[in-house]
Amino acid sequence: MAKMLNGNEVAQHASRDSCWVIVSGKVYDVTEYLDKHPGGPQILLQYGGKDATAMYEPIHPPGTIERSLPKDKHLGPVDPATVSSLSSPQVTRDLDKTARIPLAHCMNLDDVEKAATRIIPHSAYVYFSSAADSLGSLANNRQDWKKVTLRPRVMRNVRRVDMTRVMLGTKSRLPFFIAPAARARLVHEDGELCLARGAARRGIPYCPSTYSTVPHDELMQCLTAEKEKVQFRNFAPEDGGTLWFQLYVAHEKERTLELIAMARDLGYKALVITVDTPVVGKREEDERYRAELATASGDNSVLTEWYKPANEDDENSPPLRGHHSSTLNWDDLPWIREAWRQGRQDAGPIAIKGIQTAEDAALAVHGYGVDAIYLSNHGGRQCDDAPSSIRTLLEIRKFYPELLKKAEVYLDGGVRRGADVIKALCLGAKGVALGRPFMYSVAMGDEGVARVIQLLSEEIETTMRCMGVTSLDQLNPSYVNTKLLELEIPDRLATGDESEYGEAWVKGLKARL
Ligand code: HEM
Ligand SMILES: Cc1cc2nc3c(=O)[nH]c(=O)nc-3n(C[C@H](O)[C@H](O)[C@H](O)COP(=O)(O)O)c2cc1C
Repeated sequence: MAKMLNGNEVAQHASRDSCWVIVSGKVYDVTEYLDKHPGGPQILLQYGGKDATAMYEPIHPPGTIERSLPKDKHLGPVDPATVSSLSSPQVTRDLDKTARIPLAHCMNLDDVEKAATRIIPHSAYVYFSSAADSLGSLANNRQDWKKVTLRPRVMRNVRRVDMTRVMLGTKSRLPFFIAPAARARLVHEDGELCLARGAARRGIPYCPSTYSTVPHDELMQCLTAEKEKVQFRNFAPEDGGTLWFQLYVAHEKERTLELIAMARDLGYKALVITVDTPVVGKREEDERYRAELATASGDNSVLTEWYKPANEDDENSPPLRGHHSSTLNWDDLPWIREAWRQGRQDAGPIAIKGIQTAEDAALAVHGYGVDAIYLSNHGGRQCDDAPSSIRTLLEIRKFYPELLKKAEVYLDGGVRRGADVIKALCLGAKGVALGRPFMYSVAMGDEGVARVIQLLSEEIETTMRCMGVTSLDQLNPSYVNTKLLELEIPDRLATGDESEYGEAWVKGLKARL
């Protein structure tokens, strides 16, 4: 058994030459890991010689240390009596924390966000709210919903409405699901469990992130246990609350295969592959916050040391901000699909998340036969000035309308109102997803999550009645006016080679399929 270390000894190792950290009562030597750490070396140096548990736990998925640090860097337990509770550097900026807002006073999803920002730690607010560069795509996400208007029909009997939808093979009570977003434990100790319970109780899908801070097996156990307590009319036991697995393709193929096998064996019903993150976007609020933390602890290396690639001479070393695979390309799809299906006919569907153009939608569906495409710019967190997903959907309708019959289309980004959901469905989306509203709702635990689902559900129901429809299948493009946004859609696809993705190209592909 490893010998018990003394906190005073650990405290000596707080420099680049030797850096140890304490996590959950155990000491780790991270000296050689400093430049490989996706969160950067500075944060590790700030916690060098100290207990980093409170900072570490809500950020890292379980098993991160076990997977990433060689065994000989696990130095052993530390005597808790010898570890002083050193305060970690704090940075706070003036959020409006004047008064708490009770959940019962939240009448829409923006209210829930406002209520959450009054109670969550600043670090969580920064992580949830941040977006890339000039916040261009973040702005597009909200503005473009308003450029599409509804065309309500009147004088119809709308006493009863049906909001159910089959999405990726499972019947859902509502036409939306919980988008993947990591680190829910930043705001609630149950973290992602609140979302799994909400999905089970309200009968909708939840797609946890690869980086869920609650292990994926616990999420599945939680969902299964909760589902046993609810029964929805006209729903089979396998319908209602469902888990899909969001996959970030890792640098190492082995790790990706391991994740896929885990999700399949645990009974996750669909594989959602995120493809818009060859690098993590330049999220300036995140980076500013980390710089402020560093400066607060006397580390001024931000101007000289930060964001250097780990090893410029090694071509296998990840590029700047390269947390996930930066080599992922269309030719990887077959092995990913094979790993998911394992030769089984009944394996769940595969969706590609992060499609932002009509060309890539066509490639995914016509070229690679994916079951579903998920239009998303990652909540504006990746490429600055990327299109909103409703714009990409209009582009698809214009250039490749047949895609909508061949594959299921989902989208997310700035969806905050029932009317937004209805607009997307009118234009052919099968369902929509929400990221931030659910993350903020977790700050208020199970009740917060239930409130978001309830508010959105009520808005969809009311909008349907006002529109004169009683079932989602009745929605079609005649219920929306898209003229304003259409004006901004290109007349033709300028791909360099005009024929490359044009009709002839699709026809050629179709002939070969
Ligand atoms: C001891 C071994 C550690 C390992 C193996 C490790 C590993 C990782 C990994 C794999 C990520 C990427 C996860 C993601 O993108 O969601 C990450 C991110 C991060 N880590 Fe660690 N970590 C360690 C210790 C720590 C400690 C002690 C702290 C702070 C006290 C820390 C702070 C962070 C932060 C702030 C990020 C987020 C970076 C971002 O948002 O871009 N890590 N770490
Ligand atoms: C805090 C946060 C964490 C996220 N983490 C992930 C993730 O782990 N995997 C992923 O595919 N997308 C992730 N996303 C993107 C969401 O899945 C989704 O595309 C986006 O939040 C939708 O925009 P919205 O927040 O305006 O609803 C994250 C988004 C946020 C805000």
